[in-house]
Amino acid sequence: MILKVENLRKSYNSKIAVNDVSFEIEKGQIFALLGPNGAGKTTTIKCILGLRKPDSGKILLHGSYAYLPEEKELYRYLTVKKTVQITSQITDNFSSQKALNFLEEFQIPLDEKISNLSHGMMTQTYISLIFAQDADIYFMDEPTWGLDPIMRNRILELIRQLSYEGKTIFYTSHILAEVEKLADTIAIMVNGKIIELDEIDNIKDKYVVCITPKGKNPGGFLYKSTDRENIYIVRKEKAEGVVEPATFDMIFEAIVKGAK
Ligand SMILES: Nc1ncnc2c1ncn2[C@@H]1O[C@H](COP(=O)(O)OP(=O)(O)OP(=O)(O)O)[C@@H](O)[C@H]1O
Repeated sequence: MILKVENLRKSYNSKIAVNDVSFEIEKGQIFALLGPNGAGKTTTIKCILGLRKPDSGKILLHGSYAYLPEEKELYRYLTVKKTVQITSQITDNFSSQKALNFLEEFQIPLDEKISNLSHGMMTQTYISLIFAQDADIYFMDEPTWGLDPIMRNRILELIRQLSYEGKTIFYTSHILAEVEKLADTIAIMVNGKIIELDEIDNIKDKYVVCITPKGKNPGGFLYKSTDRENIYIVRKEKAEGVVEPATFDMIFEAIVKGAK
């Protein structure tokens, strides 16, 4: 186990952002924290890394980490090259050569000022700095946000590569297709709580679509309602009425709607 979070709670004034969250991540795992806007994903990461003070709970993090924040902002007045130089001076286990290789691959002009880069290019620059670090666990808060589909796929490939090298990945996303392709374990977070946590195949295997007449609730998450029927996503063992297989998209949507 490389990371263990136990009964983590964090509020901002009266808003409960993280509400009794517990999970464990094994070394080499790709763990995705998935949830709608405001679910508490960023706050969870920030508590783990000591950037927010939890109200209560226990966090055990074994090993070194690299962190790609949600706001991928770099010092605007520096050039890309200078940014790499400064990062190498202040970051442990950082390879400037690796960073320069990624920047070349992503076609980021080294002599350009950060302020002149597009949003996506700045993200690519930040990602290059993170991938150039040698860490045990990589925390990436929405690593592919704002990137084009080709670049998104490349980033996912690089994340997978890291896991082949025995590294652990903790990332957040709201892009289901990405998570489905990449993650070993998924935690679905809604309103500060983890509603589902399992391997993706197990999640898909656990739930079915259940079409029942109005007024009957088989005890699952309501997915859709028509004049005559309700469509629920329910755990297999509770299924009744007309039963069909559920896709991961349907399961996620129903859990998010049902938990609100
Ligand atoms: N610094 C803060 N002060 C007050 N409230 C905050 C602060 N940061 C987050 N929150 C609130 O805590 C809740 C969880 O926010 P958080 O950023 O952790 O969610 P998230 O799942 O990362 O969302 P998103 O996917 O939109 O980035 C939200 O209701 C948010 O408004």
